[in-house]
Amino acid sequence: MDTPQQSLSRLAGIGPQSVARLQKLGIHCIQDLLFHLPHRYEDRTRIQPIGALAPGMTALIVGAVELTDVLLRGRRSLICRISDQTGFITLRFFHFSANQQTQLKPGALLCCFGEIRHGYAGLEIIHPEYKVVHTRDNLTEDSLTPIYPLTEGLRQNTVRKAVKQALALCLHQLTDWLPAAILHSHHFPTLQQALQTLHSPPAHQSSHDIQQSSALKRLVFEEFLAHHLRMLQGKMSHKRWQAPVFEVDPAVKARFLAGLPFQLTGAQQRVIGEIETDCAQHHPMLRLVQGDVGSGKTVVAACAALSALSSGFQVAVMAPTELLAEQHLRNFSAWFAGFDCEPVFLTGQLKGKARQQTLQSLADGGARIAIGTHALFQDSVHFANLGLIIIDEQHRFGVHQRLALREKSQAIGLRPHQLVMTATPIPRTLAMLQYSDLDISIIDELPPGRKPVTTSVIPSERRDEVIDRIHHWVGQKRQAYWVCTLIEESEVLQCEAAEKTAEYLSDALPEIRIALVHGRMKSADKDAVMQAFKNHRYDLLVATTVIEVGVDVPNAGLMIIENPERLGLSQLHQLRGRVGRGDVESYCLLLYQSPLSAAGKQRLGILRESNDGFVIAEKDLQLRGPGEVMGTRQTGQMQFKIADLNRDSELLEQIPAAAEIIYKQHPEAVSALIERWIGESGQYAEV
Ligand SMILES: Nc1ncnc2c1ncn2[C@@H]1O[C@H](COP(=O)(O)OP(=O)(O)OP(=O)(O)O)[C@@H](O)[C@H]1O
Repeated sequence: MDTPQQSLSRLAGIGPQSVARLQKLGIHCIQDLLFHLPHRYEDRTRIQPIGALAPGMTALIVGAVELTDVLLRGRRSLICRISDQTGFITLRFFHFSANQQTQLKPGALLCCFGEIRHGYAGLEIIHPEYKVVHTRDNLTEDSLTPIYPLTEGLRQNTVRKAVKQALALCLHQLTDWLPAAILHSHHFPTLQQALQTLHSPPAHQSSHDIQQSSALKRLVFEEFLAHHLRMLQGKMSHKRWQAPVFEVDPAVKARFLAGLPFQLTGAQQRVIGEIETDCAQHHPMLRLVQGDVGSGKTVVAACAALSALSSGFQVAVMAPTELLAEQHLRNFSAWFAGFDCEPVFLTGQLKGKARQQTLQSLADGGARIAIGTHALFQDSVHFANLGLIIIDEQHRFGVHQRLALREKSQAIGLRPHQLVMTATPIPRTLAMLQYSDLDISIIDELPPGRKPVTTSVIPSERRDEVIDRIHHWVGQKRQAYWVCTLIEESEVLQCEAAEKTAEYLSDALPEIRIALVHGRMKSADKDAVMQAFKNHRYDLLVATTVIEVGVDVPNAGLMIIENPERLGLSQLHQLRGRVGRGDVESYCLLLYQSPLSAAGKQRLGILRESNDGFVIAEKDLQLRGPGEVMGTRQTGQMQFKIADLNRDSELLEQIPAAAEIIYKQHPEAVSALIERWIGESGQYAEV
């Protein structure tokens, strides 16, 4: 009996060459072919009257040749005018043979298919598909003609014929893993109906209708579901590991909190509670803390670290940049000063003996807290008893880096708890797809006394006014940032731009102490400049986007961002989050390059209107679409076979509930769906 898993060579017309070409498209068996959906359709189900044609239409027409001629003026071409009772149209061929010229003789009846466009003398079709016919009968198809994605050497007709056979042989054998209740509540067709419809849609439907059809939505739903289930499966398998159990000593915690220069907000306390509850279990925590810029994530991380430390385990804190790692080092060193656990610092810059000593102290357990960059997960780093991993700014690390660090506590046979912190609020719908392997906590409250940053959108012609404003501001003993952005990812160009701007500003503001920081400076120099700025030895810091994260100078309350139109809204919000960290008024001036498009104005307007990162992220999502927003994240980028985030994101809302039903009531469907849509190994390593 034929099965969906059977080789493609079973199909008539599919020889070894076609098999190899189909494999390039990821099609290895008959089932794969059934899930290889057309990316568009052509309507050859009816013959259009020539008089009803309009530019942009793709149409099947039948007409008699009136005249054929070779034009020598302009680009040499063969033209052929055909007509029916309703009108005429020109067919134009730039490549043609003598044979073609004779074939298209006046009086011949042609059946043509192609895209209609405006030509020199009315409507025309360039290089139509055509054949000479004798009658107008039997020229149409019963259903829309599918156009499949191809690879070099593979022909539409080969795929069409193969799919037709596959449908006949194996469609009825595919298992529909969506339970009837889900099909019913979403008004979805069965898997068989959906695939049949998409491979040969009924006549009189447009490609647009099919994009919106319940047949396609059903399959997209299934694909989203498979990805969600894959992440849930990862989470469940992670939870099966044993983890160290933390016990928080109330006296130690009270002493720690008393040493802080502020009181925790309600949201901070709640999130710390959630973390402590997780870490008191025998199974590893996997939690994402989302907090808006300046919401105080660092101290939440420090409290988590305290639970690990007071339970006798080591902590690793990993940041995406040295600047941010250094800032964490300063904070942790200050907060843990009386706790006998001086953090060690590990970045790629640390070399030689100092590095050896650091590695040794982590391996023998002498060092209790390690703070650093991705250097922390290099093979040479071993921990004596790592109990907690804190990763800041999740989206900059790949999932794999996250996993590598986790392996580092194999020595004690336990899996460490993981806390991931991000300042980039992720819209709920996207979080569902991207982070369903993590539990999520949200710090939705800013420390008291924070005033919203007043944001203005200013054209660069008014640069002089902005410079006056800096002059006045610095006169009040306050500090400011000037951020240079460039669209190119090139750090060299960014640094050059920042250097030029710093020179220009030094000329314009000779009385002001200006410092420069950019990504190509040595880390020690960068650190020295930042530290000096923090100590108010400079008034104005000219910087590239390196200051996006990690900079915390409450006295700096004015930020100018040059060419803000080149950055995403979330990135701008991050940058702006460097000001407004104290309790005095602060300002952000978005100095754009004119002319700015209406869409650009609208985007920057959102920042002027809102200071809430979650609102901004949602608006960004609405404006740019989920495809773009997800595309900019480096982690968990998913390759969908048929889903299109921009078209289908409204389905995402319903995925978690469906996933839960399947997980609980139809566990056998979980792996089957994952295998069908993601492949056996899945896209993600085991989480
Ligand atoms: N409860 C609080 N009350 C007052 N100040 C606080 C509180 N919590 C944190 N802070 C201070 O707020 C500032 C911002 O905190 P932190 O740097 O942890 O923010 P963050 O959430 O990491 O923000 P970002 O992502 O923008 O770096 C710091 O100066 C910190 O000391």
